[in-house]
Amino acid sequence: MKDFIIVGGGLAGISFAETCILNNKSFMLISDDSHNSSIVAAGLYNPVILKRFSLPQDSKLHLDYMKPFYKNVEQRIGAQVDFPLPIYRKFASIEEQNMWFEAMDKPSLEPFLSKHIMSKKYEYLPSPFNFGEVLGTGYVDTASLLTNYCNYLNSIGGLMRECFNYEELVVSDDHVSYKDITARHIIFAEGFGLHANPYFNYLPLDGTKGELLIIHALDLKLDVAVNSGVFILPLGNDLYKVGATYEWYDKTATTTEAGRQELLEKVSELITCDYMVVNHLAGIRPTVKDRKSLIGTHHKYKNVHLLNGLGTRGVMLGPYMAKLLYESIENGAVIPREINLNRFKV
Ligand SMILES: Cc1cc2nc3c(=O)[nH]c(=O)nc-3n(C[C@H](O)[C@H](O)[C@H](O)COP(=O)(O)OP(=O)(O)OC[C@H]3O[C@@H](n4cnc5c(N)ncnc54)[C@H](O)[C@@H]3O)c2cc1C
Repeated sequence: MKDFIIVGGGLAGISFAETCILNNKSFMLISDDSHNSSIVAAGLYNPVILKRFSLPQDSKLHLDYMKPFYKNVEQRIGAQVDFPLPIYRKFASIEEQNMWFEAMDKPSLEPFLSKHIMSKKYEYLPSPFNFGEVLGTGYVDTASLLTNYCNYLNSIGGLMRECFNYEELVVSDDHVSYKDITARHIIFAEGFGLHANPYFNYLPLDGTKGELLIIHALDLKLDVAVNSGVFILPLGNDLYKVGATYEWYDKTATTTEAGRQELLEKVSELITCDYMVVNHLAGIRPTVKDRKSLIGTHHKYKNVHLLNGLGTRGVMLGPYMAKLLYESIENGAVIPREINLNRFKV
């Protein structure tokens, strides 16, 4: 008998798999390619919400836990996935510069906002009011992470590539079974795919579609990520990710002309050199209306659990939410109410 079956191989599912490995627990991860939010993601991690100059609850905790977590993963899969990189906020006005200094006076934000206004000049990204640098930021190359991690799981016999058929799950008092696998517990981590899950589809996972572009801009020569309504993230070889859109009504993961146009307009406001679009991607972020994660145990079945609702911040939240869920299952630790799925009525 295994300790866990994990359904879903995005950031949530592999965070739980890694948590199992760190705790010497056995598991089988089952995933298909029906949802791709983690692969599409820009992978940026930034403790500060720049739009509001605020710090989401426990942001520092999530960041502090995330860094060694991905370091461990890198050693396991033999590839770098965490790329520390400054994020520069482009100031639109003197007022915004002043807001930066006001935000810096908040003790929680102070460690993350540079005290110095960055006056570095980028020829093709003009910024007359200069930049503010966020500290402790970077990006995780999520596509490389997922590919390499799944290859690793394959090599240890921990991965099944298939669409999980909920009708074949049998839940008993002290174990669950699926086809020829039995396990003490099952963790569902299907991202927006949750809607097909009969155990948890009553939960209000709205989903927010996002699109982004990959552009080639030979002359831009940007060595930091820049945030200015949209972000522009250097990937190397003069390639940049630009994004992202937020769309609340369309729940398809396909790219749209409207999304492309919105991004092109924003890029053209930001950079002045020539560029070429080389790719256009879309996915659905698993967001909840109250912007909190959704983790915990089924109200009726004590061995059926959920790890979802990572929203717009899966890179930072995945590892810590996996740890909280694991500790609740194995050690009876209490999951805080604001992220516990039991805050929603069945
Ligand atoms: C355009 C865009 C940009 C983003 N940028 C960032 C960013 O910069 N930083 C950041 O932190 N986050 C970002 N995000 C958000 C991030 O992608 C999500 O928070 C995160 O990927 C969610 O991970 P997940 O594992 O819950 O879901 P998913 O990545 O969707 O993974 C779910 C997995 O479960 C599988 N699955 C579902 N149903 C089944 C089934 N029945 N059987 C088998 N397998 C199943 C799916 O195929 C998939 O592999 C972005 C998202 C988008 C769309």
